[in-house]
Amino acid sequence: MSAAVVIGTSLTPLLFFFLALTYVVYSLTQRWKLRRIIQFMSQIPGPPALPIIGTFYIFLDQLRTMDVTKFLLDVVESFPETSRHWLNFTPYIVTTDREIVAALTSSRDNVTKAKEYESLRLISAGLFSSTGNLWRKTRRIVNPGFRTSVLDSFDENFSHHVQVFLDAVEERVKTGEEFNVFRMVHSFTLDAVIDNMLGVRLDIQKEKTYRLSRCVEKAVDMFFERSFNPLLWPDLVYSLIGKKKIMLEASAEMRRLAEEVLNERIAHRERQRKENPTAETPQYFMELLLNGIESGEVTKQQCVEEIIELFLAGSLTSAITISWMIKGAAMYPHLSEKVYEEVMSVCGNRKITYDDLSKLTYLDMIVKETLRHCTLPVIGREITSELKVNDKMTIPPGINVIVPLFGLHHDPRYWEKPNEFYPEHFSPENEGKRPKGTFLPFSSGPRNCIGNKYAMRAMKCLLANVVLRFTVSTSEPVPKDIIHDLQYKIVFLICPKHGWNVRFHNRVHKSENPSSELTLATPA
Ligand code: HEM
Repeated sequence: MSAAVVIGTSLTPLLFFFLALTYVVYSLTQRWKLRRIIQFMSQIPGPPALPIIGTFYIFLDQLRTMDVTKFLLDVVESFPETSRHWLNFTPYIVTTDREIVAALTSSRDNVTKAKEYESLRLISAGLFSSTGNLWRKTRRIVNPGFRTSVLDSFDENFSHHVQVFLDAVEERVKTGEEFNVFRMVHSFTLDAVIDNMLGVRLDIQKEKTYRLSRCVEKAVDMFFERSFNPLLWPDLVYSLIGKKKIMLEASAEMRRLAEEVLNERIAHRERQRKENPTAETPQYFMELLLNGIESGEVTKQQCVEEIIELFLAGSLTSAITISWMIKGAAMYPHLSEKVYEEVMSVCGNRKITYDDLSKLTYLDMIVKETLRHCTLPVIGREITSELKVNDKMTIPPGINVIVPLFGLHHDPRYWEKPNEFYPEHFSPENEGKRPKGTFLPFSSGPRNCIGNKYAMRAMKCLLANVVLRFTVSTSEPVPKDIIHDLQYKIVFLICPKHGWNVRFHNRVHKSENPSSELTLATPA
């Protein structure tokens, strides 16, 4: 036996002993530092925690197979209302307790997102993932851009982009093929959000290459894959397996476009000032950010981050919800007929107006029931200052609180038919009976979705127009139980793994034909 082997063999136990000792010392120090948290966590039920992987071994099978469906079902069916978890020495509470959720979402002090959001910063560091004073300042600056008066000024833009969408569907009717409608819908929501919020009409729907849509989806898909898999959290691992490079490539495309749009808007503002120095600046998203740049409150770099985040948060979410609804129209034709009847009774043979949208109450029920199912799976906050829930519970700083919206939205205590598509959940009578805080598709409180009203308008506007012009069918089987019979993935919201395959047909109208221009217009 060589000397090196002898030394190596005798060193191995020594090395092992040294590593074990280091872990014991580290572990004791952490336990001492976290003693208050450990004491608090010990009062909450949860699986036993092992060294290093903590309680995450219960998810290992789902992580290995990336079985999102099973993960979501576990949250709904196997967890108690509030459970505690550890990943090494990072503490988590997973809860759908309405009192905790209300205290958390309404807290003005606890606005820091949970650690899982950190990897989003590889793509962009805007409003969605930012925290502290930067978040407060940006939210204050852009808030006026989401007021009703500003949203009212988007009608002409919506009219244009809805019409382009309807024309594209018409093309598909001619071919008679069944196809995944998502890319077309996503290009619509991208076009609309870029035009309305950034003031640039790109008309990417007409390009048919769907490049931007693919980049946005890829980046967000990878962010969620990483968030749900702690094995991918260490930066070194993420780089070594090549995923970081792919994610950065996807975000580079968005960054390039964001910079182009920003420079174009700055130049446009300068030109306008020369031509008409007294003209008032409109209060939409981009203009508010440009004001921020001029006053020194926002840097150009920050502005780019906000634009990228708008591509992500402002387009994918609505696109996924609309795609679900179009697929729903195919799976439940009797429901889409009710929407059609309603739109006809409110608008008849004329263009749909903003005023009309608020009268489409059955469509509103359909949109909400869709949002109940295809929700953002979880929201999470890191507790940074004590959170008083009630006289018995105060959550200490340092804990990550995760709220599985999917669990809340499928809790049989609040939903008569939790696993079915049942718009009656949102009838005025049922809405009145349900306790507050059980339906949070846009979250709630100071960090709620800033684009919620915009999203509702965009989604209803497109849906009402589609239902008036077309009927939809699918060759895929209709699931009886939505959460057990479908395979899911997560791309911001919960999506079916195999997309939204549908076939469009021109609608045969029962009475008069609506005009071919059934898009949004300002009331006369
Ligand atoms: C169906 C459509 C949408 C859904 C379901 C949705 C859902 C949500 C949810 C649940 C949050 C809170 C996330 C959290 O706390 O972690 C959020 C935040 C946000 N959403 Fe939306 N969203 C939608 C559409 C939009 C649109 C159209 C825009 C922009 C035009 C937008 C922009 C944002 C932004 C910027 C935030 C971060 C707000 C902040 O932290 O201050 N969203 N969204």
